[in-house]
Amino acid sequence: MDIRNKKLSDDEFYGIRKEVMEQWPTGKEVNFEEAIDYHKAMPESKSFSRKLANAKKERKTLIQPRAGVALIDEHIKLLQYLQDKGEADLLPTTIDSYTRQNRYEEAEVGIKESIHTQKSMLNGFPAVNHGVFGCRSIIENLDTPVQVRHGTPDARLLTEICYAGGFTSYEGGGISYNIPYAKDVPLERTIYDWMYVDRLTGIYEEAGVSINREPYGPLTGTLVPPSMSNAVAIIEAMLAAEQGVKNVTVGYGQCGNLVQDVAALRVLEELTEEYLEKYGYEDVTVTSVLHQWMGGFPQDESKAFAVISWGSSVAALAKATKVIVKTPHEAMGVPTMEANAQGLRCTKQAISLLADQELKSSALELEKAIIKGETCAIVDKCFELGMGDLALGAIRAVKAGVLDIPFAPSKYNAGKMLPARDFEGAVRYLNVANVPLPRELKDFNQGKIEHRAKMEKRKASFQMVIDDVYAISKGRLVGKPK
Ligand SMILES: CC[C@H]1O[C@@H](n2cnc3c(N)ncnc32)[C@H](O)[C@@H]1O
Repeated sequence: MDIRNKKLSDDEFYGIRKEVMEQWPTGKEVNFEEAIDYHKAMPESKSFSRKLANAKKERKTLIQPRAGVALIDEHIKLLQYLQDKGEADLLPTTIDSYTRQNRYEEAEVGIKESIHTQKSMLNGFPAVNHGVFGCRSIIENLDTPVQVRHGTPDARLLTEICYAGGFTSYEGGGISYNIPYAKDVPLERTIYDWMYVDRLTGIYEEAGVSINREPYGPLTGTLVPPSMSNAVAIIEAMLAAEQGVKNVTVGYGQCGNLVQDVAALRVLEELTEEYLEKYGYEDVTVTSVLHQWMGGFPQDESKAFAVISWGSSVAALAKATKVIVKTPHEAMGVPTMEANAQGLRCTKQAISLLADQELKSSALELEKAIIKGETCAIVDKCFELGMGDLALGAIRAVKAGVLDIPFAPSKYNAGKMLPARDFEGAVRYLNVANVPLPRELKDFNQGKIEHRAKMEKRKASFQMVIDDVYAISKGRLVGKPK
């Protein structure tokens, strides 16, 4: 398949659409013109894009949970509770794992079992099976804008149904929902399928309905160097802009060192705007999202609240437009609505205490310069590999290990680059492998790792990576030698 980063033509898009709509019976419920009218009849207060744009202007950090259950009435009850008792500024609809794999038959069984047992037998909301009108009943019973959150390599039908169903924001991307989520799906496939998603978003935008897109920032959420996740987010934002997306939220998963995390988020938003501008996408509104700690969580709920507060502080000090909130049930699985609301209120309290403060220091400026230099080196190499075409470049960059996501399940990921924490817990490159860092940045990373080795009286080695992966379960950030 010959991929090019070019806006899909109408013939191409509508040709694909015919096949997409046949993938499940509810595809027949989608009527584009009617959907546009439906969106235009919605109050502006339900527009995700608008709420994010206002928050950016007011330098506010909005709070948003993850949440999704199998049946419509229960999902409405859950989201109303998170809106009213959780004080959520933005709401999600987390999609179940079967739907994410296009296994709608099994999602249907899960719905039936949930009705029978009166318990959610799915780990999220099966939006394709519930269809356009099932989705609309969610939207019509809430006052807050709602976003679709998932992990779907082929999300084309899900997008059609969710957009027609009134959702006004959509997470994911052709790299970020492939490499960390799939074992054996070629990048060409998902980058092309996500061009469809972004082209559909552009068509809604051109019809006067703005829908926000959010590449999935954290990737594997395990020791991903900030410049690596930033590079993927920037690339996906640019691929989306080529298809006509005008409102994008770039994301980052908290890594643990406060200065590095604040620096990473600030650089991410600034660099996304710079690259969009540089490549001629002038009118895109860029916002940012901090994902609270994506690593292992303590079982003890009081300790879990400490982790949630810590992530909230990073979001506030980084002036993130939005923060995705964890819950005190994170170590157990899908949270109860009460626990989910507790995570939200804990986050809101921490953010309001820090709302008038901003982190400023020379260490922050240095970290921003480091992350900016590394991120630009990776993104620019992708352009070079694609001879100016970013889609082609991204595909080649993954093959070459220029884009290399640690601990990713995808067999297409090189998995050669090795990250480890430095003595202060910042994530550094232990072994850059084929990540194209300039000499002085390679040396900077090496110096930080050597400093840790010296302080811990051991050699820099893979053992540090193993220690860092297990550290959290021992309540620590940096994995100290035994
Ligand atoms: C990206 C992984 C994150 O999504 C969270 N998650 C996945 N499904 C749900 C769900 N149905 N409700 C609440 N949180 C959820 C999970 O706890 C983890 O923090």
